[in-house]
Amino acid sequence: MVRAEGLTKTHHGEGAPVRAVRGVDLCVSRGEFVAVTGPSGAGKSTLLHLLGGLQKPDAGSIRFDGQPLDSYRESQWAALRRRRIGIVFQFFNLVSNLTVADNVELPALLAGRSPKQARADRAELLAELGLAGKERSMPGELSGGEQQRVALARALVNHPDLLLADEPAGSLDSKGTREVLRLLSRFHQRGQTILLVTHDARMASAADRVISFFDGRVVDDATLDDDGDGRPRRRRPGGVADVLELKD
Ligand SMILES: Nc1ncnc2c1ncn2[C@@H]1O[C@H](COP(=O)(O)OP(=O)(O)OP(=O)(O)O)[C@@H](O)[C@H]1O
Repeated sequence: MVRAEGLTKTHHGEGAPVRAVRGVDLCVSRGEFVAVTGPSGAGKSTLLHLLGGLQKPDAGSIRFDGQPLDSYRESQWAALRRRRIGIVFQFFNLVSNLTVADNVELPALLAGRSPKQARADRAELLAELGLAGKERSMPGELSGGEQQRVALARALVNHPDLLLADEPAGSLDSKGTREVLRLLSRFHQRGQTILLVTHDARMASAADRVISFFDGRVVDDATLDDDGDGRPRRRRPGGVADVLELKD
């Protein structure tokens, strides 16, 4: 469904430029649950932002169902992103002066769906996520775990092809973490394609494929084997030891 080739991104901030993503090739198939894991600063969030169209790569290409993203006009790409990609962030990023219901309905309305349809999908998702009765609450009145469930409902309201999750339990306690994991697994079992960025091994182990990222590169890519021996099947050999040998 998503194919990235030679993805490269350098950040130009206050100090020296940071080469956050260095020539990454990556393919995510429909229905996969992929975790991207690695140490802080490895470039995981930058990769997710590139795949979600929140940042533009300096080089390389991303195809969505075979169509290169740079072939879309900006407005077409924004519309595609709204309909087909849902994103959840570590700090929820809810609109603080909108109710829970409005936060969830907003992306549906922006995607051109009718208010009736937006309301129906919002009601179904909030019920599914255990938030029925919280529709009129403001985000600040909810616990962190509840806010993340609202953010999940908002990301899923347009039935996206791809759900991107950037450290979705990063600011939650262990109960909230378990809850997010359970929900991601449940949506995956129903066919949702998920790419999860996390440095938490417990979160990563919920995925059926784990990509290890180090210093802007993929150093390992392992899928849970389906031949029943329980051992991971590696798509590429590797490990951090290998990448230490790599030259810039
Ligand atoms: N907007 C930015 N401007 C400058 N440098 C940035 C910017 N965003 C990220 N970086 C730098 O790029 C590198 C990769 O950052 P990124 O957030 O992608 O890593 P990460 O693996 O997600 O880390 P973490 O797990 O700590 O969130 C880091 O060195 C970071 O400081």
